[in-house]
Amino acid sequence: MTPAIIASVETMLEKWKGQEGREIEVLKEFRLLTSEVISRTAFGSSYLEGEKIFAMLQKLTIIMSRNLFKTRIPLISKLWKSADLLESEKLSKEIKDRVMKIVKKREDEVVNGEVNSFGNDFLGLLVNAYHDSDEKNRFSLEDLLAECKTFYFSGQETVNSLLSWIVLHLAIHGDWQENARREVIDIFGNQNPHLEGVAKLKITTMIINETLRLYGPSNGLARAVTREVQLEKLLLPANINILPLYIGVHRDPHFWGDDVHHFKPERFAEGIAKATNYTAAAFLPFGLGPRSCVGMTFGTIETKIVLSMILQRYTITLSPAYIHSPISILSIRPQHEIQVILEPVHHNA
Ligand code: HEM
Repeated sequence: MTPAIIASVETMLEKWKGQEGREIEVLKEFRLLTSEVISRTAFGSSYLEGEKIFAMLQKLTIIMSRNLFKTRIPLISKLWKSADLLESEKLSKEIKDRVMKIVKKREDEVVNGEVNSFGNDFLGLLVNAYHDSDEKNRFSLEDLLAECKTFYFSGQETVNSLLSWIVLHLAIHGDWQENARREVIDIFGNQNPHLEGVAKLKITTMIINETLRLYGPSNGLARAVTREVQLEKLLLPANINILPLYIGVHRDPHFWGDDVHHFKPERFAEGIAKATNYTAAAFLPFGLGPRSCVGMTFGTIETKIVLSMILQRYTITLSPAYIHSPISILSIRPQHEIQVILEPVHHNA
């Protein structure tokens, strides 16, 4: 996993050479990077193969978030379909066809004797489950497709958005940027990051946690209420869907104090438990309970490696072009993107 992440970051950094002193829009850069990482690590392919899928998922996300809070009348879609519904059905079909092509390619490699297993990356495990000889354990085609779509989306858009918000905060808070760089250089020098060192990145972890608190990529915790539940004064009837927003707890002064809206990574200096005063549900950027994020460790390691490799090479300042306007399109995104200026770091490690 680490070599694949490092190789993808190196491709990005190679492109950045010669851009020093010029404005770079990082959301777009990190979108390509995180797409490449998830394509390589989970699907054993390059970004180019997944490019169309990412673009279509992107469009589907926008349509979904536009319609998230619209009331649907049961069965009406059998008689009449809105333009959004028609478009999303078309996109879903195209995504399905493209994912099937990637799956078929993996199957053909085994059938043609080029390799002797479906592989042990994420796609390989899914294709194995799809071919399981035991019918009880076998994955259906729908399961396989749904898992691929979830992974493409969750593995990419989240880390992309987190990295972009972190870079924004480091550009604004030069002291934290310098602290993080010093830590990275102390641990890795000029060398590429390694897992042992990644585990020692304390300041970077504090910065990541504080960014997740203020601008965590996920909006809220979608849940179906299956039976009537009383939550203090609130009575939730059965058979409704709810979306408690993380922003409610992540920016509640009751848990975080009057400086709740300020970027203060020092809150996390003694860990998450201490920062939340031992209230686990006050900080839940990766969800909570049995359906919490399966990619948490992966996403965090990826974020640390990318940041380390950038901080080793560049100082980051905010471009005057930046306009602060976060919007919610399933995840919290910078509406007008994030423009920064990079300058080479000179150090003797
Ligand atoms: C900073 C990065 C990430 C954040 C903030 C994040 C956040 C979340 C959240 C809030 C959920 C819903 C949890 C719940 O309903 O309780 C979730 C689910 C999920 N995430 Fe992540 N995620 C991140 C990165 C990743 C990555 C890199 C992957 C894959 C490699 C991934 C794969 C998934 C999957 C498959 C689920 C669905 C789990 C299930 O339904 O059982 N996530 N994530």
